[in-house]
Amino acid sequence: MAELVFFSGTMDSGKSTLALQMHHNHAARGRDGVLFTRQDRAGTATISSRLGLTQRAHEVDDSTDFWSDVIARRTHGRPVDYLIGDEAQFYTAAQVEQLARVVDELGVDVYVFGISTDFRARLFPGAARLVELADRVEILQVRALCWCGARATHNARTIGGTMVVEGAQVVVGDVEAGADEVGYEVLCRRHHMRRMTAAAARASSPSPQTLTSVDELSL
Ligand SMILES: Nc1ncnc2c1ncn2[C@@H]1O[C@H](COP(=O)(O)OP(=O)(O)O)[C@@H](O)[C@H]1O
Ligand SMILES: Cc1cn([C@H]2C[C@H](O)[C@@H](COP(=O)(O)O)O2)c(=O)[nH]c1=O
Repeated sequence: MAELVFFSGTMDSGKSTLALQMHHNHAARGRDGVLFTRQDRAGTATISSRLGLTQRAHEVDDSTDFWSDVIARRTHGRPVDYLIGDEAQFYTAAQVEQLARVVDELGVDVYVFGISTDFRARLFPGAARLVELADRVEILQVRALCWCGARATHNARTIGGTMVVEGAQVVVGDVEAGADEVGYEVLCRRHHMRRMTAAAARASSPSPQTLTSVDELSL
């Protein structure tokens, strides 16, 4: 039975890498798939992994209709066995509903990858609809880590290492950012709620060793 699977993880947890690996494995067994993405850091119509893999993909925008897209491909004699979608947090709720229909009525497997929550720890609309509709939500096995060593579960937006909590929901960026650029840092919930990034922790503690003990004692 075809399924809609949402692979969710923080930024930098290996989602794009897994998306490209899954595509490789399915294609190697003769299955026909179509890759989609929306607003990848590396530019339009690209899925990029920090491990160095990149692949062309179809760019999703507000006018994309996944249902019509798959019907059009099949009408033109092109088989579609599965779809892979990266940066799915940026898809609209209506697009997620189209994906569910593609699974249920056309028997196409749909594997989508994305972060669930934004820099304020609020669900993106596309991710919220995926949590509501997916057959399965898979949490990535590779653990992204907070500076304290705990599992990173949240995405912080930073400017010069300082966490910000105001701004647009969508600002494309990376975990490696210049001092004056908008960047991102993954944190555990405790440090996300305390707005304590690695830079803030360094500034308030003389050494990482002391930091860990003080942190554990006082929080
Ligand atoms: N130089 C490196 N050596 C080994 N692994 C790396 C390196 N750089 C990045 N990675 C791995 O790649 C992961 C990020 O992969 P990526 O697919 O770009 O993440 P996502 O799509 O979730 O943002 C990191 O969590 C880490 O495991
Ligand atoms: C938290 C958060 C992230 N984004 C953007 C930043 C990146 O361009 C992508 C996530 O990409 P990744 O492959 O998972 O690293 O999302 C955003 O626009 N708003 C946010 O709040």
